[in-house]
Amino acid sequence: MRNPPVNSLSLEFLTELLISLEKLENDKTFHGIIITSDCPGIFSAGLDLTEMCGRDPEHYAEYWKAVQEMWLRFYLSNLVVIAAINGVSPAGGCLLSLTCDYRVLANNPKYAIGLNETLLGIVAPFWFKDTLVNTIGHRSAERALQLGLLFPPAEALRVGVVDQVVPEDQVQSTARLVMAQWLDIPDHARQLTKTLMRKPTADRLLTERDADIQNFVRFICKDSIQKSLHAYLEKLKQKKG
Ligand SMILES: CC/C=C\C/C=C\C/C=C\CC/C=C/CC(=O)SCCNC(=O)CCNC(=O)[C@H](O)C(C)(C)COP(=O)(O)OP(=O)(O)OC[C@H]1O[C@@H](n2cnc3c(N)ncnc32)[C@H](O)[C@@H]1OP(=O)(O)O
Repeated sequence: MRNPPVNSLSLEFLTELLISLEKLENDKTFHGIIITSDCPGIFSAGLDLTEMCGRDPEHYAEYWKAVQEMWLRFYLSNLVVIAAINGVSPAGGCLLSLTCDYRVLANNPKYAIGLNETLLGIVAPFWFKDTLVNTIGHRSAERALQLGLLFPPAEALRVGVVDQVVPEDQVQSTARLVMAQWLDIPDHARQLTKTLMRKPTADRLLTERDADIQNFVRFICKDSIQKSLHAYLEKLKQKKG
């Protein structure tokens, strides 16, 4: 991913990601992809806050549809998808990595990962929650979501948000080793098993997709939510000085 400075998932970047995924899926010589970041120290800052602030309801609806599409397409991809997480990965960045089949995280105490939405005064939607529950179990997910926990590497491994923590200079090579192991499995059997495991979760969003968009638009348009998001963005900007 190369969307400097922080790989935020803007509408444009989400569209590019989806086009890239589709191209790779349609090219039958590809069987797996590794998602990693070209922005030093940042895997992805998550959803682009500027897409959710000070825009009109039509824009929010279009943006949310793209976020849903990203999740559905990556979560259900027939390719083996591995996240080589070489930086901090909050909220939507964590969600993207949770859609993958396997997560390798660099062992750097600055690289926290988690769904921290509550810290911004917003609520992780049910499909973010379901993806986390499917990964780390109900109790750990409940605690992580309510507290908006961002896990440093050792904690992330302990709770199961990531599958492996390795020295920073070994993230890519480890992801490639893991990929080789996954590609050794007969592809049709692996793909069907993935679908079996994930389809019920994806179906829940597919059947409630329009209602979910309406919910998001209603929620994000609230004055109190807009104020929280503006304040959070301002805090990020002021951090610099
Ligand atoms: C009852 C309700 C029922 C249902 C609910 C219905 C719907 C649900 C509603 C809402 C859900 C919405 C879900 C959202 C999920 C998300 O992903 S929200 C985004 C969360 N992301 C973050 O909290 C990360 C914020 N960023 C940071 O912490 C830091 O920037 C980071 C550690 C990533 C990097 O730090 P650093 O290297 O120091 O860089 P800067 O902080 O200086 O940032 C550089 C510039 O980038 C801008 N920026 C950072 N993050 C974002 C972002 N996510 N979006 C847009 N822009 C971002 C930052 O402002 C700087 O800009 P500047 O250079 O100052 O112009």
